[in-house]
Formats: sequence, C-alpha cells, structure tokens
Amino acid sequence: MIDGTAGVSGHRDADEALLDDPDALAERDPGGMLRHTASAGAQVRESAALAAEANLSVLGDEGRPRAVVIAGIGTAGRTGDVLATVAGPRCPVPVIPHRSAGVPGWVGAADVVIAVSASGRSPEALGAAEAAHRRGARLVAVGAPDSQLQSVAERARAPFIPVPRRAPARASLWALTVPVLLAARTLGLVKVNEADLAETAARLDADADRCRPTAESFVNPAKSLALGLAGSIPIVWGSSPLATVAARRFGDTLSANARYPVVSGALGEAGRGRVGLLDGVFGGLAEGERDIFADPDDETPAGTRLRLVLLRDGGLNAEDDADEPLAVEERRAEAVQTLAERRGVRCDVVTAEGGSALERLASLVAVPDFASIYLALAHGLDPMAVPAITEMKELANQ
Ligand SMILES: O=P(O)(O)OC[C@H]1O[C@](O)(CO)[C@@H](O)[C@@H]1O
Repeated sequence: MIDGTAGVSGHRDADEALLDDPDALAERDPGGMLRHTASAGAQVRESAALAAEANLSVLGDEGRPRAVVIAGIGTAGRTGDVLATVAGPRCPVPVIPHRSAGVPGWVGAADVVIAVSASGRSPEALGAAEAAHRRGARLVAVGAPDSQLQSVAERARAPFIPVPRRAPARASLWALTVPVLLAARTLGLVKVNEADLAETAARLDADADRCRPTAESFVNPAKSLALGLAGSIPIVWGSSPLATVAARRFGDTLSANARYPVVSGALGEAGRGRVGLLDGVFGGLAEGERDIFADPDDETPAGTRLRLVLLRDGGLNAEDDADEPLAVEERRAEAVQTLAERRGVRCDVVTAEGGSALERLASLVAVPDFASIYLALAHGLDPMAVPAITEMKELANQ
C-alpha cells in the first residue's frame, strides 16, 4: 500500500483476488459506492414518482419553447447531454447543455432553463436559475430538497423536483436525469413513456445483479472490464451520439472513482485525429517485438499500454433518428476494431441493448459504472472520497 498525498492510499498494481472477496470489497468501500450504483433502477422509479408530484404541467402552458438550456456541472451537466441524445437530431428545438454560471446571452422569455444540481448549491446551477428568473425564461429546477436551488425556484414560482441526496452526484445520474427528461416531455420534446422508464429501470436492475459484488470475475462483466483496464490508459469511444454520451460518462467515472487518465469521445471525431494514438508509444509501439524500430532497452513501452473500450450502439433500426446512417457508424466501429487488432491494442466492446434510446443508454452506462468502482477497489482506493475535488474548490475559492 502506498500512502499518497491528501490521505489517499492505494497500490500501483491491481489486486485481482480482492475483486472476488466480497468482504474485502465491502471493507474498502465504506461509503457504499457499489450499493449506491446498484440503486440506479430504483433511482429511475423514485425520480419518476417525484416528478409526477411536481407541478410540471405549468411548463407546457406556454407551448413549445424557442430553446432549452440544461444548466449544471459535472454529473448534473451530463443530464443535459442525455436529454440532447434522447431528444435526437429531429428534436424541434435546440437542446443546449450549459456548464458555466449564468445562461447564454440570448436566453430570454421564449426559452426554458432546467437548472440541475445534486447538492442544490452548485454556483453554475444557482447562477443559471437566477439568471433565468431575471430574464423571464421559464425555469425548472432539479436537486436536493431544502436547498438553495429550491429557494431560488420557489422565489421564481418555478417547478422544483426534489432529488433526495443519498450519494455523491456521480452515483446519482439516474435520479437527476429522469426529472430532466420528464420536464422535456411536458414541453413536447421527447417521447419517453412510462414503459420506457419501467424497462430502463428493469435493465439497470438486471445489470446491477450481473455486476453484484458476489458474482465472480469470470461471470461479472464489470469486474472483467475493470481487470482488463487495470494498468492501462483507457480509450473510450462511442460509435453513435448516444454511445458517446456513455463514453464520456465512463471517462467521468474512471477519472473520479478509479483515478485513471482517460481519453473519451465520439468515434467519428476520433477517426479524424485521435485514432493516431493507436500508433504511439502506448499503442502499436508498445508492442516491442512486433515493432522493428522499438528500442529494446527502453522499458517504457512494455509498461503502460492503451486499452480501447468501444461502446457500440446498433440503433433501434436503420430508420432510426440518427445523425448519420447506421451503416456508416457500424462500418466505422468495425474499422477501429480492425485497426486496434492490427496494432495489438486490446479492445473491449460493450453493445447497446433495449427498445428505447433511454434503455440503450442505460445498457451502455451500467456495466462501465460498476467497472470504474471495481477498478478503484482493485487498487485499494476508496471510490467515494476524492479529496482533490475539495482541495481544488478550496484553492479556487469556490
Ligand atoms: O450537482 P452538484 O452536486 O451541485 O455538483 C456538481 C458537481 O460538483 C461535484 O459535486 C464536485 O464538487 C461533482 O461530484 C458534481 O457532479
């Protein structure tokens, strides 16, 4: 065990055996990140019920807005990306995630602002809620009950959907996302129905069961994904806009929970630039024996290697509301797998399943969420405590 700075301790090499010892896992996870992550399905159901109790219908009274801005940072900000992808490219109004304080200069009375903050006190969400009120935009707020955000919403006479605070924001993605989707449904921007929510919750439950701590590595997809990533630099690419949201989410959780550096994003974009990574010293050149130019005395290449995680979303059907034809996305996904194989870069593939955009997204988020926690635990890291975030806030006086 290495005692690092700021009270964080862990070990350089992943302890494979630890992942198959449920008591040791529980001991190393005192805050219960595994348990909180397993509540994803329950979060969907609870948030749907809480949103039904909020007076969202007033939102729809003034008809379709000119644009919708989803304001928040971190996981709260990710909910805006989820809404944008579930609404899809045929959404009649722009859906704009906004991650800095305040709102874009053009926001006015014709627009809707959805301010999201798990704590109910992020300056980004509070600033946006206040600015929306000042400018006469319709406002909806989502976050911790009895928080500053709730007060701003009450002052603005805006609907507020309380999300009970039981876990860090990053373990509350689904609790925060569902109210945002349901607010957008009231505005006529998404078609998420009760069956979609129920099926998404059921899928999250089923994935939590497959990824449970007592399921051993050889049958547990999250443990095997974590062990595959151990010691590597993960590259996470999504084959479609929806899969890219999941890829970015995996970047968030791998960084915050497992403290791994990650490259994540859209495969389409990566294919025109970042895919070059596969040829570098952490990629193809790390395969010393395969590369005649490699310096045999240089130990670096044999150490850290890239590991590609490809999140594939085959879409519901070829006529799907996609930005690009499904066939193009599929060909690109096949191409990057071939490229990785040619260079000896190992690749894991997670393929979306489910009958709605929301369920497909859930199927790409659930296993990676658990994998990020198992990877932290395999290194002896507490996946919940991230002192660097607090220190950063103190240093920046936020
Ligand atoms: O949504 P919140 O709780 O206001 O926080 C925003 C972000 O800030 C953090 O709490 C870190 O301070 C993240 O975990 C979170 O996603």
